[in-house]
Amino acid sequence: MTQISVRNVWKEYGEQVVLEQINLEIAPRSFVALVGPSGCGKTTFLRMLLSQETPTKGEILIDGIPISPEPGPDRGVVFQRYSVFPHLTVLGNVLLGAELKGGGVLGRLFGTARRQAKEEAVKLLDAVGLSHALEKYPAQLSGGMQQRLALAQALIAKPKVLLLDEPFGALDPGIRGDVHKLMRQLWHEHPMSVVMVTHDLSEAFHLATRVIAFDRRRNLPEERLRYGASITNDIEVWPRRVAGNPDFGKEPTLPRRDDPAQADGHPDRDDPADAA
Ligand SMILES: Nc1ncnc2c1ncn2[C@@H]1O[C@H](COP(=O)(O)OP(=O)(O)OP(=O)(O)O)[C@@H](O)[C@H]1O
Repeated sequence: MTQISVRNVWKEYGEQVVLEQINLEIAPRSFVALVGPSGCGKTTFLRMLLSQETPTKGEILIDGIPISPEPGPDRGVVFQRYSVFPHLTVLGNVLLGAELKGGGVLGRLFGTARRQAKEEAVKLLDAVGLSHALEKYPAQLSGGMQQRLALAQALIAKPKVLLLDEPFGALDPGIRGDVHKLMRQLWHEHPMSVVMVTHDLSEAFHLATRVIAFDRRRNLPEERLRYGASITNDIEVWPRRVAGNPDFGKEPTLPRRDDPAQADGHPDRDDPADAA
């Protein structure tokens, strides 16, 4: 079964071929990590999945339907930085995520719909460990807390596909372990697929069900404009990870180190994968 189909996709900017002949079938509830050298087109590929860029050739389908030419609520996104709005509170940011999904005039929600969205936002913020920071502004949060907020903001729209562009790349290693754990939990609990760009191979294998490498098969200086990157490796991670594992999340929750209000400095000991 396929959720995302990428069919013979090429991307060129003027004379430069960035990606060529990309063919990919992604099953529902996958967690795909995209890796590859700098400049090989990983972000460009993600931006095409988001409809921020259009393929020069080929097509991309979700659930058998060509993706809409505009970014839609079926696809959420979190970037390395600046995914949240600095002038809105934590709660305001997540509510905006609900409003952007589309309710009423100019996306504003009113009455019962707003009350429900607020309840949902509070629940989601609790799930990502920010329930005590609802009225704070992003500048008052640590980097890890901001990324957890960005995840909550993306998830409130219930995307079918969550796109992540180096979401944890700017975090300190210890905090990154905490956020990895949260990310796995969110993937298990929310009925979505995840496509994540990362520079970090160990992060890719730590989180994903499948690791896909992009690279240029022809990379002589005189070939760099005319030949783009394509898929050079496609690895199913073993042991197989299956989304929705009912046992996941039953382990005790430890304080999060990126949150000054909760930190106690102890490393995560409840998840052997995080010790790696
Ligand atoms: N809007 C654009 N106009 C022209 N060229 C672009 C544009 N966006 C990206 N490129 C070019 O496409 C190539 C791939 O860029 P991209 O950012 O997708 O690579 P990447 O693999 O994500 O790199 P990194 O790992 O360093 O983030 C680069 O040569 C870049 O200069």
